[in-house]
Amino acid sequence: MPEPSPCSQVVVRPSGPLRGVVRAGGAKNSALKLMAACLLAEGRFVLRNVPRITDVGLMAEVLRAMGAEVVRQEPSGPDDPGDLVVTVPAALEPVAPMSLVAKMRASIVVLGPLLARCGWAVVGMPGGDDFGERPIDLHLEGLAAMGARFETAEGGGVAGTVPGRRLQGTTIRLAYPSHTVTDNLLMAATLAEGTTVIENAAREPEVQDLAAFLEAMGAEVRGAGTSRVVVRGARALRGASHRVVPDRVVTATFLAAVGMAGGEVRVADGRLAHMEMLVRKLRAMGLEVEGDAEGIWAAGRRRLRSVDVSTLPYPGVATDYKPFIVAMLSVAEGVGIVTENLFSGRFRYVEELRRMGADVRIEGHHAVVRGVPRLQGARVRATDLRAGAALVLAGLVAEGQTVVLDAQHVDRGYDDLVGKLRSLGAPVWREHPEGELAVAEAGW
Ligand SMILES: CC(=O)N[C@H]1[C@@H](OP(=O)(O)OP(=O)(O)OC[C@H]2O[C@@H](n3ccc(=O)[nH]c3=O)[C@H](O)[C@@H]2O)O[C@H](CO)[C@@H](O)[C@@H]1O
Ligand SMILES: C=C(OP(=O)(O)O)C(=O)O
Repeated sequence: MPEPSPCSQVVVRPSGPLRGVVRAGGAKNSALKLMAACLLAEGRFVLRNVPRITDVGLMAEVLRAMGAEVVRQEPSGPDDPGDLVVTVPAALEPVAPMSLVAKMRASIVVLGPLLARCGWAVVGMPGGDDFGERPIDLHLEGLAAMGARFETAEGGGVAGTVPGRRLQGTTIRLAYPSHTVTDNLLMAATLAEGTTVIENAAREPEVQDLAAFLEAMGAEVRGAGTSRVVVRGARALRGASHRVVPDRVVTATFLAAVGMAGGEVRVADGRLAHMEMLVRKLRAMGLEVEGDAEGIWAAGRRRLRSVDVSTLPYPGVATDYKPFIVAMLSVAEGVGIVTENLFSGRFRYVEELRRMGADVRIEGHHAVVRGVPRLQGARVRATDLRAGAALVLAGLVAEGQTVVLDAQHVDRGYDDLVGKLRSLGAPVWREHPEGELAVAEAGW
């Protein structure tokens, strides 16, 4: 797999109103878990609508390192990224290489499936976006309650074993409804002996998507999408096919873009039911948003009004939307307060927005944003995935030229963000000063 260019950048000029139809594509935060779920069974898996993003490329490498084959099929048309076909052998090497795992938070979700299938596993400490401490204690506690034992692995990370080889179903009450902890335990429970009950489970749509895939593999899961998930363990599962749920964070990115630049845009695969709290806030800001069975339509006809927003676990306003919310508020009328309740350090991009003339003050886990009529173009740095996307949006409403450096972060979670924004009329393009291609553009 080619490495993404370390110094790729996005150049943005002031945009007129955006117009057109765009697709969000499949959700990163589901696709990565579905890929990990393939490890639960020997067989052939076909995953549709898997976005071409670097995290998918990394997860493919993780699976390959364990002995699986991962192949991207030719796309059948412009809206099809090409099926991802994963072939998992009878015998796996349940060791996730530290070098790969360190690059991606979601890699921790291989731990549950590996322990359940192989009875042991070694997984490095997961990396991901740098916005504060992201411990894995709840993953380990939950799997330990099912019988796994852990010690520190050579070179860091965790080595887990299951005495007696098979995890045991039990009732686990999560101290916090963590998304990936719920994913990990849900997957582990499908092969455990007896019934597992996960209380205070995460309710994200991607958890439901994972449960649907596991059911297609032969698992018995009830209550996914509620706070109480019940799984009856099976002796073995089988290969299956599944279409990944559309990405609500990518959808939100386009809604924020139309909120800031104005215009009228349809996100053809957007699901309003998956982002109701955010849409309520967007409407309160003055954006017109309507959803139907096929997608989400939004129109921005006037300058946005400020609102206060707090991030919360689903169905609350997701922390992943927050950089777009801060970017919108930075050009809205009035003062808005954004409170971060999940990741205390998720404000690093604010410094970059300030370089563009945004008036944002951080007080503890609150950002106080006083809207200005227009930002100023500047050279800014993407500190993480959503921060990078938010800076691109800010560039649409900035005087002069904005250059977003370290744009490779954006490729972790966006399949051609720049091309999609350009298709809506935004003057935005990608530059690779060293002439290298980013992985997303190279076909992942
Ligand atoms: C790959 C993936 O799906 N990533 C998403 C997932 O991350 P992720 O699942 O890592 O986020 P969590 O829901 O686990 O984290 C939420 C909170 O729980 C804490 N915590 C988590 C695990 C643990 O073992 N101990 C612990 O204390 C975290 O530090 C944080 O304060 O949900 C986040 C919150 O919606 C999103 O921002 C990420 O995009
Ligand atoms: C924070 C995110 O991802 P991850 O958990 O993979 O770091 C995100 O998708 O915004």
